[in-house]
Amino acid sequence: MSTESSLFTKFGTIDGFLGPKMSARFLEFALLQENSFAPTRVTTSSEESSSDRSVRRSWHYPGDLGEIGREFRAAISDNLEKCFSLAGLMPIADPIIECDMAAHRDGCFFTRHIDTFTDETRKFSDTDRLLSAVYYFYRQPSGFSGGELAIAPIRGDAAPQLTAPLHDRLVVFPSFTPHAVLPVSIPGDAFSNARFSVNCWIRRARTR
Ligand SMILES: O=C(O)CCC(=O)C(=O)O
Ligand SMILES: [Fe+2]
Repeated sequence: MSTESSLFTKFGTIDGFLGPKMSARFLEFALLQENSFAPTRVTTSSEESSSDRSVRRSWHYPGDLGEIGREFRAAISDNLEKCFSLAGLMPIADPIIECDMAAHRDGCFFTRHIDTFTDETRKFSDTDRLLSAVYYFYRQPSGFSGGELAIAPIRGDAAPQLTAPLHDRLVVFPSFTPHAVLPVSIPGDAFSNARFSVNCWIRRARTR
């Protein structure tokens, strides 16, 4: 048994991140695009894109988020210093903001992982992920249960710290923080009851 105390990275939330009007537009967009959502794939050491359903089960919107994507990136840019500070990281110059819209439906989950590319997966990208930000939105009242973000310690064996995926909440953490999405339960599995999110990564271009 470890005698060392566990150590967590800093992480934090911003509630009411986009406000009622913009969060309603995100929900409207997601519901209109139901037929475009596709199973999410993961990057492994051997493949840039693979689908291992024991690691991750979720859906994502593969298209361009267009105007709402621009508005989301603008909201992140406006809050960048705060986001870096909540995650205990130094802000960087010239951040690149990557966004992906996801839907967690009945039975979806994501096992413990880090978002940072490792030595084995860095070869697939010429930028590095530093800060992870996840924005949650869904129909009120919530039609799902579970789906908490579980942040694990970077040292020690303490139980993960859970963040509820509340509507219009942004959660930020360093991309090297181990984290998981706990299983989502949606009786009847209506798409309109999904736990929607925009996954966002602040990336830095690599100089070496
Ligand atoms: O949906 C979440 O709460 C986190 C998703 C996640 O960890 C990821 O997409 O890398
Ligand atoms: Fe992640």
